[in-house]
Order: sequence, then structure tokens, then C-alpha cells
Amino acid sequence: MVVLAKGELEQIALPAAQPPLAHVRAVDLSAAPGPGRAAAARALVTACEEQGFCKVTGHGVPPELVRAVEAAAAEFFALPQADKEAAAGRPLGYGSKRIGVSGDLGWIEYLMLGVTPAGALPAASFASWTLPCAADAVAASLSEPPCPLRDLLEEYAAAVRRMACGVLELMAEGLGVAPADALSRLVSDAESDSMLRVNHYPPRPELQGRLLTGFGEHTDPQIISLLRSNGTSGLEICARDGSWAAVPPDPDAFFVNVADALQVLTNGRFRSVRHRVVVSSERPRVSMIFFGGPPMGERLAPLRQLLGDGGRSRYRDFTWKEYKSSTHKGRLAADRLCSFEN
Ligand SMILES: O=C(O)CCC(=O)C(=O)O
Ligand SMILES: [Fe+2]
Repeated sequence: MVVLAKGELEQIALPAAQPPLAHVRAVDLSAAPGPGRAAAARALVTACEEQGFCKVTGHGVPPELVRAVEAAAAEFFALPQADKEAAAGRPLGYGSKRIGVSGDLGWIEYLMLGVTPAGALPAASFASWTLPCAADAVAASLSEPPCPLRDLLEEYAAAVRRMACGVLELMAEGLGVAPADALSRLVSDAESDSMLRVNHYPPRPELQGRLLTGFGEHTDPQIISLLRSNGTSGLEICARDGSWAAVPPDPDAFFVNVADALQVLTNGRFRSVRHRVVVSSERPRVSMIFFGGPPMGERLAPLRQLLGDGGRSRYRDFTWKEYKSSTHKGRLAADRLCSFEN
């Protein structure tokens, strides 16, 4: 259970106002080659340009696997707090209420795992802005007997990574970018710096009708995030005009976030979506997010074909490592990309 002191609760309490429902485009990843796939590629590009957000169906991730991971995660979050704290880094990183290192709080507890195409990553990947657990303990844990939740999460991460690559290939097609793996190679690379996060938002406590921030507003730093949730509402996205809209839950589809690095790779044609989670439900919300990131040393620069007539990049040269370390410094809501603009 997430326990917040009264002062902390005040920090994350929001006025009780529900924004309108978002219209979320659906893209069928299983569309047959030909006109169907071309239409799906166009719909994906339009959604990424307009909202930086959409949902995908026909994704090929087995529903039984999703249910098994969710059930194992729910069992983990139901453990006594002391056991969860003790499990931090054995082999998963557990955290509660604190998001990052700059004082952001939320009505949330979570597990965070670094994943490579070959499986779980040791300590280095845990030096993430979202992971306050002890990296040494994580490294030590990898030699321990297998843990069913970890094994399930690894299987799940492999399936979602394949989907992420499929989405990125469809995007390249829609953008008219060659080769076909111009984007997906960054996430399928053996050195890809990808993460998996499982969030648990306990039911809203009685707070005189007020709502709580589960996860404060932010953009995801990587290339692409693929999110699935257990059908409980709470996710909200911000439009270009700054207005918020609530995402209707869909337990069968995966939601796609354009993240910061993809905004750079497309020279700003796609925008990374600002999003947040507001806890308004009496039901717990469980969400699982795969963050597909590039290798640490990858230079983030717009794809040549997307530079436009002037051939000018909107961003200065930087590596993913540089950008990732910038995310460790500021507040969750900071607009980090602006300091990398030309
Ligand atoms: O839990 C959710 O639905 C979204 C959480 C999120 O935005 C994140 O973990 O980056
Ligand atoms: Fe996010």
C-alpha cells in the first residue's frame, strides 16, 4: 500500500474535474500487405503527428501471457510492504510514491526492470531516473534462483519488443523512410537501452471528493512506449493546445506513446506526448509499460530523409546517454528537449 503523510497527500491532491474523453486512433498491426497496410501506416503517422499517441490492435502479444504477468504482478503488490521493500532489487526494482530523484510524488508503487533483447540487464540499466532502488542489490540478485514474475516479465518484454519493432517498421513505411529498419534497429539492437515498468495505483482513498495524482505529467524520454492497462481509467493525454483528455481504457489494445528520442529522430514531425495518470477510481489500476530505447552511445539525430528542404536539424548533436542523464536532473514535468534544440 502506498502510504503518504498528510502534507504529501496535499501535494498530489487535485480538484475533482474529469476532462473530456480523448479520441484515440486505432491502428491494426496485422493489416495485410497492400492497401490495408498502407492505410494503417498512414493512420499511424497521422496519429503520431497530431497527438503523439494511438492504440494498436492485431499486435500478436498472447492475451494469456498478459493475464499471467498481470496476475503475478498483482500477487507481488499484495505482499506486505516490508516484503516488497525487501524485494527491491531481488531481482526487480521496487519503488513507491517517489518518482525520480527530484521530489515528485504520486499515488503509486511500481517495479522497474532493465531489459535487453537477450534478457534482464544488470545494474547499469537501473541507474534510471525512475528507479530509486539499490543497483548493487539488483546486480547481486541476478545469480539467485529464477523468480516466476521475472521470467514472465522477460517473456512479456520480448513479445512487446517485437511489437515495438513492428510499430516502428510501420512508421518508417508511413514516413517513406528507408531502410525499413531505420527506426526499429535501435530497439532491436543487442545494446538497446530498454526498460519495463509495472505500475500499481491503489484505489483512491476517501479525500472529500478530490482526485490524486498517480503519475505526474511528463513525456517519456526513450523512442517509443507501449502501454497496456487492466481496463481501469486514469491515463490522460495533453493536446497541442494544452488541453487534457482522458483515454478510454481498452484492455485488449496497446497504447503507443511517441517519446522524446523519436521526436528528435523525426526532426519534430512527431511530437512526444505529454501524459499523466489521475487516480479517480475505486478499482486498482495496473499498467505495464515497455520503454524502447536506443543503445547508450547512439547519436540522436534526425533521419536524413526527414530533414526537409532546408536540410536543417532542429536539434544539436547529442547521444542517448547524454539525454538520459539530463532526465535524472530535472523535475518530472520539465520540458527537457528544449535545451537540446538548435
Ligand atoms: O501507468 C500509466 O498508465 C502511465 C505511467 C507512465 O506514464 C510511465 O510509467 O511513464
Ligand atoms: Fe510515461
